[in-house]
Amino acid sequence: MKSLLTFLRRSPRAAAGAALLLLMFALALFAPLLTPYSPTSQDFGTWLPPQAGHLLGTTALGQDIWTQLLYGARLTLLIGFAAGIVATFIGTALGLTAAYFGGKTDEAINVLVNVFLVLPGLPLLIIASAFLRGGGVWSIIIVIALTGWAWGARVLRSQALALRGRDFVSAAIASGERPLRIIFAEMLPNLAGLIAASFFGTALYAVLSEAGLAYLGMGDVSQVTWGTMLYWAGARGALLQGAWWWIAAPGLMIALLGTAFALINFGIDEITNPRIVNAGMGRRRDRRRAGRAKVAPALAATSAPATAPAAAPLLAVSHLDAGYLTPRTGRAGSGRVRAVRDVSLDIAPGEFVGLAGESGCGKSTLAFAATRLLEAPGTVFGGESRLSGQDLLSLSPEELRRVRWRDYSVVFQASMNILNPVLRVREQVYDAMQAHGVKDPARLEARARELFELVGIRPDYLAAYPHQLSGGMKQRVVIAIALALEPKLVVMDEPTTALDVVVQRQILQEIDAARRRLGISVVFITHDLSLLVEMSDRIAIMYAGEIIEEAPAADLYARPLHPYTERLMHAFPPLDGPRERRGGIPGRPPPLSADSPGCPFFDRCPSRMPGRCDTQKPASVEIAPGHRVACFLHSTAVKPQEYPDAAD
Ligand SMILES: Nc1ncnc2c1ncn2[C@@H]1O[C@H](COP(=O)(O)OP(=O)(O)OP(=O)(O)O)[C@@H](O)[C@H]1O
Repeated sequence: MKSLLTFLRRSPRAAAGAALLLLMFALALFAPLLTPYSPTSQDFGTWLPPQAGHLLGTTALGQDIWTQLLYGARLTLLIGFAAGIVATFIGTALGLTAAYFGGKTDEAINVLVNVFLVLPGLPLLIIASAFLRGGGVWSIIIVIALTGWAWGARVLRSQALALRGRDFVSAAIASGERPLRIIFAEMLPNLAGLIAASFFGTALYAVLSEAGLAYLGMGDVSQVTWGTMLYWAGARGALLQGAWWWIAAPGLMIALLGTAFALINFGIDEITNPRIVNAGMGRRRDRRRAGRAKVAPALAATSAPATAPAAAPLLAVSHLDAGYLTPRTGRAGSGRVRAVRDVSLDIAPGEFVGLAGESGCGKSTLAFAATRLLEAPGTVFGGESRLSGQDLLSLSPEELRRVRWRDYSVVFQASMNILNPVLRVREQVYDAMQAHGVKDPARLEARARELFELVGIRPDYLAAYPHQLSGGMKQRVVIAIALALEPKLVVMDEPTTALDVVVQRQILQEIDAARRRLGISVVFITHDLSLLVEMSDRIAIMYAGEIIEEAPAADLYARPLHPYTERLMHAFPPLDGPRERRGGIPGRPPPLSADSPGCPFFDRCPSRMPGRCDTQKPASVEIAPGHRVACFLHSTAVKPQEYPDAAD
């Protein structure tokens, strides 16, 4: 209520519309105080012009027009609001259902909407009201609502379709929220402006339709509404008699009601736009940001493993094959992009594992496939991904909903977009917990505050909207949400790439601190190998869809074995020592839509052995404890050919 008043203060047009509407409600409500007469009493002189005692004159039957106007407001407003509510409810429910479920549901609803849109409104109204004649005011309300919902459904559907594709809705689905909750708690608040506009539009349509029907004699003319007042004025030839006041009074009231609805509609954009609230918070945020930049800490010196790899892995990815099904592109195209090729990787409880490699080598596809988040055209071609022994790839959607967020969570590139722009951050932190059964408000609040402290945000920012936070803060909020249920594993795919280096390092240190405190495992994906060397217990290097080297971080840094790792390491500045010029890696990775019989790095390798490296694939072999590499420079082991059916 308080915020509604604040919004109205900020939108003069909405305020004017609301004032006009309130005035009409007051006239309707206090009618007995504003007139001593009854709207149906015929005790006065006929055709009296406005005068003392009869402010707006009298009708041909000797009724007081001012009294009829006051009492008529009651039914007119009831019809407008009730029909508006019913039609908006039908339109919103159908529009959102069509957009959320898509497919056949969408098609069926769309056909229904189109049928109602092409049917001419007035004849439909007349026919429907003829059928329901004698049913009183409620039959008029139902007729108007049933003929007026389709426009709202069409507009809401198209807007909801756009929302359906937004990251925060995908994230809500991935986090296991139920469809009804996603529709009502995530999507609906974003459509509030549109729904309100649709409501006021339909309410106006209802008032005008009622007036039109009544004027044509199709309404319940025994009742007093502004519409039936027009009907009687027309039927008794008020204009011919020069009794303009009889027509003008209800006509003007209908016009004023329309103006009120239109003004409110104009103001709704301002009312529902969260950017106008709490501008002060943004300023506080800027000051805090500036302060933080000044105290940017030095590089984290603590990269000692938190936990030694245990015997039973928490996550065991084995022989995972995944990629994308694309349209066949002639002779060269196989129709399959094999972005992840026979990848096996174990993550121990509490371990921080870094995954590095050039852009396009399949890191994200591996993260999505292993966590069962790969969406079409992405497909898992084969293999397993077991979390605590349970194969994520064979879980039913319901089983998956239960484990996601509780057993593992995921933070992806630019995942700050998963924050719903019109919900306060607090509600969004609560959401993941509520979807998994935490209901106690005190517990939710205590946990949300604790999480904010954990990721380095002042808990009072829980009351902020996403746009009031900087990019770094939003990313911290997403990380806090990912940690909310203390999952055993958090997969982070370049969660800090969009941020400046100072904020990146701060966030990473906080992730690491949270991991140590909570004992969770982290898989961290980035291009930045130097960052990984600092933070990780173990690092896996990916190239052309394969893990070509894997080792404890310090070992990999001190003794990279694969020529690609060596080059990749050389592409980043060293952690200490004099400044020197760094070179890139000449050449490009091979296309992932084709399979080569040899080492994928052959074309770019400075140490290649033609006749061997290009005809056979090196197998991944453990050269030192925990240090595996797939390169003929270190082992002669050959990997068996694994894609004999590349053409399907
Ligand atoms: N929707 C898609 N359809 C076809 N190919 C795709 C699709 N998405 C990704 N790919 C291909 O899959 C390969 C691996 O992409 P992926 O995003 O997993 O790599 P990445 O190492 O995570 O890259 P980056 O670091 O840039 O995010 C790339 O060659 C890419 O072209």
